[in-house]
Amino acid sequence: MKTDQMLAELRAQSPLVQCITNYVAMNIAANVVLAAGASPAMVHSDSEVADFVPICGALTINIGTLSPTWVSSMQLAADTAVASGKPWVLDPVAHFATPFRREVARDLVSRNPTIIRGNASEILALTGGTSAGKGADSGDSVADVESAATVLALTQGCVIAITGEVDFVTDGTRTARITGGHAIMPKITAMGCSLTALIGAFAAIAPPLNATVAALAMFAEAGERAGKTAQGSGSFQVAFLDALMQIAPDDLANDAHVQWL
Ligand SMILES: Nc1ncnc2c1ncn2[C@@H]1O[C@H](COP(=O)(O)OP(=O)(O)O)[C@@H](O)[C@H]1O
Ligand SMILES: Cc1ncsc1CCOP(=O)(O)O
Ligand SMILES: [Mg+2]
Repeated sequence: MKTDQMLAELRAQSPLVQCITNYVAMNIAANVVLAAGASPAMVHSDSEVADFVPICGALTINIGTLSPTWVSSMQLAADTAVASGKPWVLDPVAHFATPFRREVARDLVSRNPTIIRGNASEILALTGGTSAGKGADSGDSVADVESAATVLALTQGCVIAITGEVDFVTDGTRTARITGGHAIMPKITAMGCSLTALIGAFAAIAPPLNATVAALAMFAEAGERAGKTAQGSGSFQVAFLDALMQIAPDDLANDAHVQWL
C-alpha cells in the first residue's frame, strides 16, 4: 500500500487507537493523532485495558514515565492485543537507563510487539549494544544501528523503526530510509512518543511495515513544513500540528521522503 493511499484511508476510517503513554506525551500525542486524522484514547488502567484493546484498531505502549502500577496494565494490554489480533507498537523510552526499565522493556519485547520504534540509542541497547543515550535523548547515530536492528527484526519477527536525522525502517527483509523533518524536532519533548502513537494509527489500517513508513513520511513532511515558519521550538509545535492537519494524500504521493533500499 502506498503512503498517499494510506493517508486517505486513515482519514476515511479514522481508527480508534489506544495509547498507553507517558505523562509528558499524553496531550501532544493525542493532538498529533487527531491532527493526522485518527482517534486517540489515552487509556491505561488495568481495570479496563482488557475490554478496551479489542474495540481499538491498534495499541501503543510507551514506558516513558514508568511506575510499577503501570506494568501490569502494559502486560495485559499487550497480551490482549496479541490475543485479539490487533497490532501493537512498543516505544522503549530510555529502557537502558535503569534495571527496572530494562526488565520491563525486556518483558514487553517478549510479548510480541508488531512494531518497535525508538531513537538510535534505544534500539542499539535493545540489540545488546552499549548506548550513549542520555535519558530519553539519543547519543548514537541511526546508521551505526541499522545492521543490528535488521537482525533483531528478523529474530523478533517484527518491524523496527530507528528515528533520527534519517530514519531507518525494516522488517528484516524489506528496508526503507525516510528523509526530511527538521533539526528542531529532537529539541521538542515527546516528538518521538507522538510519532509512536501515529504509527499505531496507521497500523490500524495498513500492514505494519507500510504503516510505519507512512507515519514517518508524514512526520518528515510536517517537520519540513513547520521548519519553514517556526522561530523556535514553541512556534514549531504549533506549526507542526497545523501541518499534520493540512497535509493531503497527494503531498505524500510518489513515495515522498521514502527511499526503499
Ligand atoms: N536531526 C534531525 N533532523 C530531522 N528530523 C529529525 C532529527 N532528529 C529527529 N528527527 C525526527 O524527529 C522525530 C522523533 O525522532 P527522535 O528524536 O529520534 O525520537 P525520540 O523523541 O524518541 O528521541 C522523528 O520523526 C525523526 O525523524
Ligand atoms: C522527557 C521525558 N521524560 C520521561 S518520558 C519523556 C518524554 C520523552 O519523549 P521523546 O522520547 O519523544 O523524546
Ligand atoms: Mg523517545
